[in-house]
Amino acid sequence: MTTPSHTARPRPGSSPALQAWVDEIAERARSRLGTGRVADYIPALADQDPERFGLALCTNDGNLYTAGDAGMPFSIQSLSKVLLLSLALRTHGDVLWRRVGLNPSGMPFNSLMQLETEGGKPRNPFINAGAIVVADHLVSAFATPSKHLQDIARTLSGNPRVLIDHEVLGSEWRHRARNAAAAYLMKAFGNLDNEVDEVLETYFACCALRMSCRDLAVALNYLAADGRALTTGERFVPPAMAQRINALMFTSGMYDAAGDFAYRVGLPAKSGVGGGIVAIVPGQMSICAWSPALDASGNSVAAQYALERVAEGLGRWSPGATRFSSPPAP
Ligand SMILES: NC(=O)CC[C@H](N)C(=O)O
Repeated sequence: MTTPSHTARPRPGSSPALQAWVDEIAERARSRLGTGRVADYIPALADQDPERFGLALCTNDGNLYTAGDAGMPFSIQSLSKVLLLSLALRTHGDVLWRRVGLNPSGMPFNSLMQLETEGGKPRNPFINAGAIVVADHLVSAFATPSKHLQDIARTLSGNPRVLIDHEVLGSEWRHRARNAAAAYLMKAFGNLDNEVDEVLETYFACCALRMSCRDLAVALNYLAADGRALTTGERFVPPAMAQRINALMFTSGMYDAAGDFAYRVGLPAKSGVGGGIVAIVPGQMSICAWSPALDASGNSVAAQYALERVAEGLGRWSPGATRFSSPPAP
């Protein structure tokens, strides 16, 4: 991306009705704190405070509505898979799909079973194996791919303090057995061009980026805005590409619970084991909810709850609305 022109810098939201709604949802989501478990298979994530909750909603005209711990950076983990995919599609285009599939896996994000039976081609770019193949493309294209992704995350979020957390990176590296198994299996099938260690390091570094709900809602707003980045005003990806990334998020962004989430929320979304979930309302807004405690599929309990409440209220939203609220909880 080139010099930012800052056409629509995010600013505190101008609609009191929308801010009140975001506050109300955050308040209600706190009732879900205490359910679920913080991810501990990556030891550096185990000491996250399960009582944290943040919510940020960024409208396409650059109004930002936040509540709770929306400004607190957390480990973005699998949310990075959206940025990795966007970047790989920019550099490689549709040839990427020769080596990664487009269908939901119906399996946990770190499962190895289908990889063996399906010739080392991962089902989609949002499970670990798929993102490792995407990372392989970036290792081929850039001298320092994770630094490049960090720079892009900084530009898209407008926050120069976004960085890779080396403690998390080291922790993922030390506990890499399952991801390494997937990578070696794909290497054996001829589906990795570069050395396994180099690809894994890139993949882990991207997972270890630290960003806040605010950063993520702003950075991923391009998916709600036909590919146009909010902070620069430039097209980050073409409109058709944004549409396809949203489609993949809808079908595969929530791991093996993608169908449940689509049924309950009905928005393209991507989650990470750091407890963040980003959801997109195409043409309108991007939303990030975060709370570290996860359900059995690896999706944040309170963040899912908040996004359900957001989805319920969306039909009532219009830019000029003066009153706005979600229906009472079932
Ligand atoms: N679902 C996730 O967020 C998983 C990402 C994590 N870094 C892993 O490789 O397992």
